[in-house]
Amino acid sequence: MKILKFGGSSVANRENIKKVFQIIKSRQKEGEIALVFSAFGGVTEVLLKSARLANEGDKSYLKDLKTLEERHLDMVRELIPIQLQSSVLTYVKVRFNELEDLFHGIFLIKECSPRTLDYVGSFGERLSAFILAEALKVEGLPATYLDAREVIRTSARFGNAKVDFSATNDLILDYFHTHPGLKVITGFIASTAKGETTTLGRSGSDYTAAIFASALDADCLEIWTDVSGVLTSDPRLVYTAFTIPQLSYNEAMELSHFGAKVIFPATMQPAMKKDIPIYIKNTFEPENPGTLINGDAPNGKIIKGISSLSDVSLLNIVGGGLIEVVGVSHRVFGALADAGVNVILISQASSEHSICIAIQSADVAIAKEVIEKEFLTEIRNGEMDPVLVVPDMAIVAAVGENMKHNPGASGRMFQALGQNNVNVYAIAQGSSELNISAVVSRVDLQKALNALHEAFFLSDNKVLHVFLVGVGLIGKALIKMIANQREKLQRENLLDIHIHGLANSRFMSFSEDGFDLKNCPMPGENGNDQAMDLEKFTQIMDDMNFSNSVFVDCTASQEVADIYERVLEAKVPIVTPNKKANSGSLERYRALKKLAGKRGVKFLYETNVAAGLPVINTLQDLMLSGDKVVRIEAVLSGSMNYIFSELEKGLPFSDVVKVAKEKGYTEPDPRDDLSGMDVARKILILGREAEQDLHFEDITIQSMVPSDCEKAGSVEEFFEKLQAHDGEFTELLQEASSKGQKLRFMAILENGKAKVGLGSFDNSHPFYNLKGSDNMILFTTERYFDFPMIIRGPGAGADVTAAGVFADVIRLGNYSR
Ligand SMILES: NC(=O)C1=CN([C@@H]2O[C@H](COP(=O)(O)OP(=O)(O)OC[C@H]3O[C@@H](n4cnc5c(N)ncnc54)[C@H](OP(=O)(O)O)[C@@H]3O)[C@@H](O)[C@H]2O)C=CC1
Ligand SMILES: N[C@@H](CC=O)C(=O)O
Repeated sequence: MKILKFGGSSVANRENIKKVFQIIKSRQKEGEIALVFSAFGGVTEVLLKSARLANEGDKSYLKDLKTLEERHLDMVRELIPIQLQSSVLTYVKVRFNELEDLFHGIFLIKECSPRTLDYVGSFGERLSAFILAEALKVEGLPATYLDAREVIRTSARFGNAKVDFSATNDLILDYFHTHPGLKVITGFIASTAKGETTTLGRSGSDYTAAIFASALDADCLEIWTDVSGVLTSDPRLVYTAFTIPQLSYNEAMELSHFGAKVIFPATMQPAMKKDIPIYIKNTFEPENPGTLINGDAPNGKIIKGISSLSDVSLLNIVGGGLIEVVGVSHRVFGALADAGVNVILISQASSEHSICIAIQSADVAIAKEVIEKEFLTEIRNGEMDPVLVVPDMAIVAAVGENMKHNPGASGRMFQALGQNNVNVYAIAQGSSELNISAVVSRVDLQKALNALHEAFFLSDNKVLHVFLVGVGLIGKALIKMIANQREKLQRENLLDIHIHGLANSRFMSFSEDGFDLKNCPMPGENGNDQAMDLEKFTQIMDDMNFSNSVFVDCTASQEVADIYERVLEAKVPIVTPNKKANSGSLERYRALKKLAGKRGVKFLYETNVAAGLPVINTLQDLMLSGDKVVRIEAVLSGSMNYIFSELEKGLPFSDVVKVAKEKGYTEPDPRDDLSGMDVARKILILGREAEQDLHFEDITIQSMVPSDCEKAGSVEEFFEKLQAHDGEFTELLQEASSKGQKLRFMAILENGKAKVGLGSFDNSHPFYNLKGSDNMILFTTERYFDFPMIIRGPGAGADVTAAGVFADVIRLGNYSR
């Protein structure tokens, strides 16, 4: 025997009911079944609301009743052929006449007791099960309507009656022995021994099904609903939540207590006592296996699900007078119990100095009042503080039997929360080790759930949420690269990258779901984009509150570099090709690294030097492994190398600089390159990475910018003025050529001092053969002393630079996995 229970949404309309009938037919072929139905979706709510209206003397209940009646009559007309409708229509009309009389009575005497409400509530299931039984007969199934009030005996605790299992089991068995055929049973309702109608409380129809399953020793209980089983987390908050294939009864109870609404713990008890498997299935996706709940807790994932409660407040009861005083907890919880306040979570430090309690926010005022009244004397004497309320909290709970005797679950949980800057206000874990709960701020709830979900279920998968400032040459190339590589990264690296924020110097735009990167609108291209405001940009990034946010700075702006501290403080890692932060004061360079370390987030800037070439990482590896840099000799400017190599072809200097800009090799203002400033920044950064106390003043720079060009207001004006100096650069070239040498703009760092400027090299030097935008870095170190380590390759340009930035972003995705 299998018991199948269908919830209100499964029988909300004709289309859904047709799906239900198909499921019933296929199950019937497999063996004996019995069916339990809820009221048609939404009916019970309307009935109870109408009763309330009548009680308040509001006659609009009549309209609601009429609408309900029409809905039921329509259902009969839709499910049953006209020639068989008459008796069923009569049944429905008689029930609604009874309801009308009942409501009129409530209206007249303005009294609606729990007992009356139970009677009112019983009509929903009585109507649905009766109509569905008749409709099943039409489908050729031998259905018998069973009003569960005939067989489920309860106490007279109206609204949430207590089942008398001994009487109920006998009545059910007796009924089933004497009534063959397919039973179609009303969910939710029962009766006292005196025949008064009662109801079974929240999720009462599930309970009815479990009561029948238990009495009949059913092979299994199937709960058919509108979701595919119990999910790993709330899918409205965690988009990657998925169905849990199997749960133990205990795990299901813990998960449902903390928010998984699919099944209510009390309803499981009768089935659980007899070890009857419960399947949670989706009426609208019957082929989905759903979730099996039974007595097993198979090995596998350390936790099964992450649940949450969102409307919670904390009460902190603090005071020296609490220490080693027997009975404090008794008084606190006694006062709360007397006031009917349900305590969700308790945490007390072993110092006994404070007790922390989580309760529903709606209960805060009364809870504070009764505790302060209970401890009035202690508060007056200063032995205890007034109760401190922390509002707007939420609880996240990791649930799973495999945590038992299995170290590491709490470590992983709190590491994931900490890494994502989620502050934990209180913690509770029972010795059953089935549930670890943490109280967090409500604004952090979604981030916390996603961080935990990722840490426990998707530790191989990672989603990065990027906020990109600077969508010029490099920023645009980066977006294109991410768009092109996204599927491969998802498939092969289990990494998904979304961009949620974009900005240039004028506009910023945001997308909660992530921009469509294949057709990504630039800031300012959408009518509703906001004016760029850096402070607001970071605020919105904070407010979106994603786990794994990343700030990418693809500008050359000092202003943007100046907000890195704020970003790192918020535990958001930074990836940037912008050299401004690292080439500022030595103190700031060090402070940023320290801050990143302190906040446990990465600050990655491989592209600060030589674009995508692996220069910074290599140098960091050398230093970490204990090497010492003796000398760095390098061509560090792609644009300058391009300019001086192209000059060899006899082209005018100003034209070559223009092409270097067009090719994306120069800085936004090419004077940054020609003046040696860009190279100076790079050698400064290399020196600092080599652990030298290098300041900007330690660098001697030879500028290639003629003094009149320096003063030019705009880049265009600069180019106009530069033409007049083409001859000077041709002469420099000729002089070097006459000695068989080539001009290279280079930097040398040695003995704590650096020099940047033009040099000429013959063919015995590795710089001689550099071409185009090539960079070359020679590291002479204690280990690479006789023959320096050489890194060479294109050191400027949109693609190589964006690829370097992209590699840093991917690196972030690979950390902590
Ligand atoms: N080009 C290359 O080969 C390499 C470049 N880099 C570095 O990459 C960075 C970007 O270079 P590139 O893409 O060529 O520069 P672009 O000039 O092409 O783009 C700069 C972007 O930054 C935006 N921007 C400037 N100031 C601000 C601000 N205050 N707030 C918000 N956005 C701002 C600009 O907006 P708007 O358009 O509105 O001005 C533009 O979108 C630079 O730091 C550069 O040094 C590093 C290695 C190699
Ligand atoms: N303008 C730079 C590119 C970025 O650092 C160069 O020419 O190398």
